[in-house]
Amino acid sequence: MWCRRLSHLQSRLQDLLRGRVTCWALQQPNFKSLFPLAIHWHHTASKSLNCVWQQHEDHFELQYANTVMRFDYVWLRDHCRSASCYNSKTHQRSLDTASVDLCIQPKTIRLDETTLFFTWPDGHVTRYDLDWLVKNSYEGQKQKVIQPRILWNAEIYQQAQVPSVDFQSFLETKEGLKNFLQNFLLYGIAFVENVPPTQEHTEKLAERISLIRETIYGRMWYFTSDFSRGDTAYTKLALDRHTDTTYFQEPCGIQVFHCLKHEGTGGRTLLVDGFYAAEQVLQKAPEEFELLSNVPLKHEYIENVGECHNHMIGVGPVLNIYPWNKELYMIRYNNYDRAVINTVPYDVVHRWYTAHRTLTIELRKPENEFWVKLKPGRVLFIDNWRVLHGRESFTGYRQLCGCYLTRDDVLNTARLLGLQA
Ligand SMILES: C[N+](C)(C)CCCC[C@H](N)C(=O)O
Ligand SMILES: O=C(O)CCC(=O)C(=O)O
Ligand SMILES: [Fe+2]
Repeated sequence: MWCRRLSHLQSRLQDLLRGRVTCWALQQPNFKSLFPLAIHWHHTASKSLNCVWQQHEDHFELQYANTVMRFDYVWLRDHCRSASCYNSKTHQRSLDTASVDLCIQPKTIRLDETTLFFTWPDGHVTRYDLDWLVKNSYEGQKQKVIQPRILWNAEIYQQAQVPSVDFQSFLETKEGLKNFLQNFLLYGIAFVENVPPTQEHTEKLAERISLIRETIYGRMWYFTSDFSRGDTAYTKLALDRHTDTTYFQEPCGIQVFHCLKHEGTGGRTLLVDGFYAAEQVLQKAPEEFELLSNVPLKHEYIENVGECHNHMIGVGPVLNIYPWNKELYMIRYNNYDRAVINTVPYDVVHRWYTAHRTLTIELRKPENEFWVKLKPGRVLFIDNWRVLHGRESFTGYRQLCGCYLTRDDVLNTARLLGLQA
């Protein structure tokens, strides 16, 4: 009995998710369904505006600016920008969404110039500017990317001749900072030159664009190959391309590296655009791209060295995409730190390994590798959600300092400077 009821509820839920049932009340036979609304298109008085709209029983349809848009009535009520529903000083909603009848329909709809007026059953009036609707509709959003980027391999990046920004202009001018951030957003890496080779100056740089993300490695970190921590980063060994902190639920957004000293050989830094490689996978094997974006895995950091005891676990797929436009926003790739896979059945796991191989082959193509020797005075910022880094083995004494930044705060700075982020 209990089970039957549950499965009934489940199938109702599925119906609802598929949009088969508009609302529960409409399930009952009623006069509305016997005499459906006469559907006709409303055209605007002025032909040049090129706007037509239709009031359907369960949604509002609008054609404007070459876009066909469909709006749910609860959505239209919920986004009302009237003074009683929305606080325009704080940009916060005052309306209690839970108080909106889920079967709400407007009593009347009227277009005046470029403003649509919805009058609701209780008399409340909501007004929408047509351009606001285009900008904020699902259909309008779907055509746009959240983050414009230039995907690169070594040749594309070198041909682009992306200029580095000078320490002084980065710290003291708005243009310097803006140029730096624009390049960083487009390419996922950027350099600042002529930085005094100290931890304090590196910290100053970081604080110019973001809050520093303190982690188990500290706020600003400073490391050599002394194995003071239980991770191969603290050795002289080569490190294959990877992203850092894959074992956090939210991997660190940005990594800052400043090599303060190196007396020895080797130790070059490797950079690979993970989004360029993922794009190749999407072109060549879309089903593998999809698998890499659907199968969640764990990454893990277990440390028991000296006084340091840590056990971190982060869960998520290798490729993270926005579901509405399939835009890639984060790659989690670290074969050293990938944990035991126990969340995937054997047949899927085999397909996952195949897809992972395809991605790895792309990531390892020599033409995708950009090698650079970090030197005192030249600070490198890496988008750790996009660009993989690695290093060549080295000899001698090498000191690296840097920090992680919170992604939200870097993007915040970029948006305040007028950049799309
Ligand atoms: C950068 N710093 C030396 C502080 C930490 C290095 C962390 C290394 C770790 N395997 C990871 O990939 O996350
Ligand atoms: O030593 C290096 O150049 C980088 C090591 C590394 O991958 C890291 O610290 O995250
Ligand atoms: Fe790393």
